[in-house]
Amino acid sequence: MILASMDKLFLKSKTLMKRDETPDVKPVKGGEQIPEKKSKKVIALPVKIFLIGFMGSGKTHWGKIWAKNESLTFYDLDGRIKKAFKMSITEIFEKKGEEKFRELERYHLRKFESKKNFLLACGGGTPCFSDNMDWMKSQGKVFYLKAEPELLLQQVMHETEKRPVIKKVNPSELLFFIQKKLEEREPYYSQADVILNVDELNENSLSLFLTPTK
Ligand SMILES: Nc1ncnc2c1ncn2[C@@H]1O[C@H](COP(=O)(O)OP(=O)(O)O)[C@@H](O)[C@H]1O
Ligand SMILES: O=C(O)C1=C[C@@H](OP(=O)(O)O)[C@@H](O)[C@H](O)C1
Ligand SMILES: [Mg+2]
Repeated sequence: MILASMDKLFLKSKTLMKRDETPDVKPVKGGEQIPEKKSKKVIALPVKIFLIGFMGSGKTHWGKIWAKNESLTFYDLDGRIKKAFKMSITEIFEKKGEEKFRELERYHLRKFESKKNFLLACGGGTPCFSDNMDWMKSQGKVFYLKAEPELLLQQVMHETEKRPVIKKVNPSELLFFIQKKLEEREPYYSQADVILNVDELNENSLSLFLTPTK
């Protein structure tokens, strides 16, 4: 499997994918249309997929599903940091500070240079610090899961304990906080190679961008 004629595809994909819309580069081999129903895909070229987006956009949720579907190895950057540092993300923030967390995040992200054929669910802040975004784009393809603040609120409101950036925000001000933070981060997120609207995702959303080689 290779990323389907990436140059052309990613030019188009800067805009949001609409429901039922498929990329204008369809899976082709030697100019022939490949049947939609494929047998197990074989990865022929190194593929590095990075999922970015605001907290609660579903990077971890969809990342696991898509990696399984595409036979890619799934990683979660927060998970790697937790495991290596033997502390929860909240504990790292509280005991060592955000600056230390961003240092760890940058360090563990760079460890993916030597890996291939993976899908990495990043943290919400990953592309917004250091030169992480440029680095990810130099390594592979970056997919932004774009969501409205109202949906993000719904998906994080019961999980603020494990998200130190919003943990201490008064629930009545959380929507406003998300709106402002999202606005700040959008210039980074929007540099992604592909922007996907989370309202329109399903288990095949990533697969549309991949094509079998044989
Ligand atoms: N499409 C979805 N359907 C059901 N639950 C979802 C969906 N997307 C996200 N969630 C839930 O919303 C919460 C936040 O999603 P998560 O994947 O952890 O976001 P992120 O990793 O981007 O911060 C989790 O409880 C997750 O299970
Ligand atoms: O947005 C952020 O700055 C953060 C998002 C979190 O990841 P999720 O986006 O998976 O919640 C985690 O990396 C950390 O709490 C900081
Ligand atoms: Mg996550």
